[in-house]
Amino acid sequence: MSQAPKYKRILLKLSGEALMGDDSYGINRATIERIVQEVKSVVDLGVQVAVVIGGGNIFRGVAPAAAGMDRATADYMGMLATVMNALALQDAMRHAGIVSRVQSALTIQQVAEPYIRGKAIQYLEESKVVIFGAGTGNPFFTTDTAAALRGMEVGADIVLKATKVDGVYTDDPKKNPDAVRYHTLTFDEAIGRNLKVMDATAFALCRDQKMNLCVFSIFKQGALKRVVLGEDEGTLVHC
Ligand SMILES: Nc1ncnc2c1ncn2[C@@H]1O[C@H](COP(=O)(O)OP(=O)(O)OP(=O)(O)O)[C@@H](O)[C@H]1O
Ligand SMILES: O=c1ccn([C@@H]2O[C@H](COP(=O)(O)O)[C@@H](O)[C@H]2O)c(=O)[nH]1
Repeated sequence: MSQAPKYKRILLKLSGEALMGDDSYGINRATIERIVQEVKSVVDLGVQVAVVIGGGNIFRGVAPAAAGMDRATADYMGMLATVMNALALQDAMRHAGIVSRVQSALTIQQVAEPYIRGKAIQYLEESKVVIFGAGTGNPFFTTDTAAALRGMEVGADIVLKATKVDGVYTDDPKKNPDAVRYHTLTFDEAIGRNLKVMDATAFALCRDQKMNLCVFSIFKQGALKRVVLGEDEGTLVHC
C-alpha cells in the first residue's frame, strides 16, 4: 500500500553543524550523503522540498578569527558559509539523482542564482528541490529565521527543523540530562520559557503567520519520512 504524505510542500531547515558528522569542522562526506538519502525518501513520496541550510559547521571554525570583529561583517561571513553548504548539498543531491537549484539571498551570480520567490515556487512545482543559501541576506538574523521566512514565502505547509536533537526539551538536553522532551507545545510556551532550540524571532514569525513547526533529529534514520507521513516523531510547535 502506498503511503500518503501529510504535507504537499515542506520547508526543511537543515542544521549546518549536523553536516560535520563526528568531525570538528566542515562537511563530512558520508554524513551529507546520509542526510541526502533522508531527503530523497520524501522527494520519492512526491513531496515538494525547499531547504534552508545553516552554517554552524563552517562558521564555528572561523569564529575565533571573527571574535572582536564588527558584528555585521561576521554575519556576512556566516551567510557565505551557508552558501558553501548549499553548493555541497546540491552536489551530493546530484550524485543521489535529485534535481535541485540553489538560490542565494546574497548576489554571487557566478556561484548561485539570486533568490527570486516566483522562480523558487516554479521549481518546487516542477518537483525540483530548492536550496536557499545566505539565510535572509541580512546580518543580525539566523538561518532559523530564514527558514520561517522562506517557508511562508513559498507557501510551505510546515517548517521542519532537522537538527542534532530529537525534539524540543524543557532545557538544552546536551547540557541538562534531566531535560524532558515535549510531545507538542505552543509558540507562546516556547517563547515564554525561553527555549533555545530555535531563536525567538523565528518562533514569533511562525506564531504570527500560523506556520506549524516540527523539530526532529536528522541523525535518526527515517525520522524525516515519519514526520512527513504524519507519524509520531519529534516535537510539534503550534499556535
Ligand atoms: N530546550 C531545548 N530543546 C532542544 N534543544 C535545545 C534546547 N535548548 C537548546 N538546545 C540546543 O539547540 C540546538 C539546536 O539549535 P542550533 O541553532 O544550535 O543548531 P542548528 O540550527 O541545528 O545548527 P546550525 O546553527 O549549524 O544550522 C540543539 O543541538 C540543542 O543542543
Ligand atoms: O539571515 C541570516 C542567516 C545567517 N546569518 C549568519 O550566518 C551564521 C550561520 O547561520 P546559522 O543560523 O547560525 O546556521 C549566523 O550565525 C549569522 O552570523 C545572518 O547574519 N543572517
